[in-house]
Amino acid sequence: MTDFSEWFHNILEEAEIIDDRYPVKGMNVWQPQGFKIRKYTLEILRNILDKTHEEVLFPMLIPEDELAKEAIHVKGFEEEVYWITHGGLTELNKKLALRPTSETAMYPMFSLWVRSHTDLPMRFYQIVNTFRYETKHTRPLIRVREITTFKEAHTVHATEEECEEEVQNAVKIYKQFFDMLGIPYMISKRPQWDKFPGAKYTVAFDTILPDGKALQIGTVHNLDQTFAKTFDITYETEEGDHKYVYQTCYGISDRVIASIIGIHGDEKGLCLPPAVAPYQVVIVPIIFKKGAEEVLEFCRNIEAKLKSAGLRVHFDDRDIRAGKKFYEHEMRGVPLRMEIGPRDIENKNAVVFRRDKLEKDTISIESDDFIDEIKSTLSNITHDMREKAWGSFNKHLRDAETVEEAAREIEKNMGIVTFHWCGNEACGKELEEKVRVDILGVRESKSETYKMPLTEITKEEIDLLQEEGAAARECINCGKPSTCRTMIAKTY
Ligand SMILES: Nc1ncnc2c1ncn2[C@@H]1O[C@H](COS(=O)(=O)NC(=O)[C@@H](N)CS)[C@@H](O)[C@H]1O
Ligand SMILES: [Mg+2]
Ligand SMILES: [Zn+2]
Repeated sequence: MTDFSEWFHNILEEAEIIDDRYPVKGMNVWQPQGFKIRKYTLEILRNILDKTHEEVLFPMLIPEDELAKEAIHVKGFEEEVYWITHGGLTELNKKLALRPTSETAMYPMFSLWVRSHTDLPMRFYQIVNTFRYETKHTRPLIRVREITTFKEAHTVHATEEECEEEVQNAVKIYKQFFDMLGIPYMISKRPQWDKFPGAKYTVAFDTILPDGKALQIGTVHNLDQTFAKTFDITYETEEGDHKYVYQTCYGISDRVIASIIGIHGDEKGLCLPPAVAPYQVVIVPIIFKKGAEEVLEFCRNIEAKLKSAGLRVHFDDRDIRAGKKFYEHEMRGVPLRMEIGPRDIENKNAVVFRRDKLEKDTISIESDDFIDEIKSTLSNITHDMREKAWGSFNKHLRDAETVEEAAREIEKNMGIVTFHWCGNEACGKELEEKVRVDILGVRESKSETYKMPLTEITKEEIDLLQEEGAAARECINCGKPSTCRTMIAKTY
């Protein structure tokens, strides 16, 4: 783990997650193991979103004139858009863009769909591939040119208040999603110069990878009425007049999988949260010449019981050394391993190995109670992995009282440094220059700093308010009164 980037690339290959030998830069192949982790991750996301959203699917190609309608938006993406110019040998009379994100694909249709206030609110999402001609150094899952797992939600509201409320609902959805994956995060409002093109403001989730660099893993944008005016999305009020709608959109990508791999992984390889593990339990028989058949038979029985209890179980009966199986399943991050040999059958026990703590324990398999024991061990693993990840995350967070201290902290330990700032763009840009890192944003949440995330989120928790008492402090760069606490970090 000393060289995280090398570790990350190696494990993607060794655990057969992604094959990055595909002959287009920034575009990679999901291999079966990786595809399963992605599938289970998306299952969790859909279960949350489907409570309040409708899943849809829009065309990938966007006519040039639609993309160009929203000037700030298209300006923000003009260097990243891939273009289609031909259909076979025929030159198209209108260039088509490969969607970099789908506002300009969806909103001309929303203009047709939204008629009356009774149609609102609308909440849609789609999980598609999007294309961005990233010019910075591409990296599998982290910075790709085909974003294969792009979940984009787009919501439509009658009032500004409801739109603000939706931003907080989206923050809550992302907190629940990342909490279930044990991924720690910092929530902040991006500075105006780093918000989504066309948005009024952007709230971002950043996590920190083992090398101390921050990774933006999700964003929520309040689009206000900008796109409504550009695409003429209006609704008839009860009184019969017409008003523009208010909108939000919020997205996450393959970076979620990168975070699961990078944050929970260790020297032995992957360490997967049970919720996304292709196999949650692997059974390894300890075979000797004598009684081999009996052991295999017994293991098959255990496998069947765990499977019928709804667990993803794999019985590894290959004729190779147990040690080799141990190495392989630990490298693939299987959360729990059961070892069963002749003596265990006699004593009606099984050895259980937890991948996250690398510890062995013995459980009785005398009665079927062992099934609940396995299930509760898996949920303990989920909890403990999340707690461990938050522990490392908190170590990467530090406060700084001066610019020098901020620069020194970043140089020495990377991570995220928070400090008081005046909020002025020129001062912020000067500060970024001085410490040569990006200003991530203004930490808005009033909640206690990064304590264990509550799965049940209180109102205060998502109540994005300016930090109280900041005005009593001075900006560490220009000395003017501080309006907020902000953060800097070396980012991906
Ligand atoms: N090149 C990329 N590779 C992987 N993930 C990316 C890439 N570019 C952006 N992302 C991820 O995608 C998320 C959403 O992208 S975005 O531009 O911020 N927002 C949107 O596109 C909005 N339409 C929200 S749906 C980002 O927060 C980031 O986590
Ligand atoms: Mg970008
Ligand atoms: Zn300042």
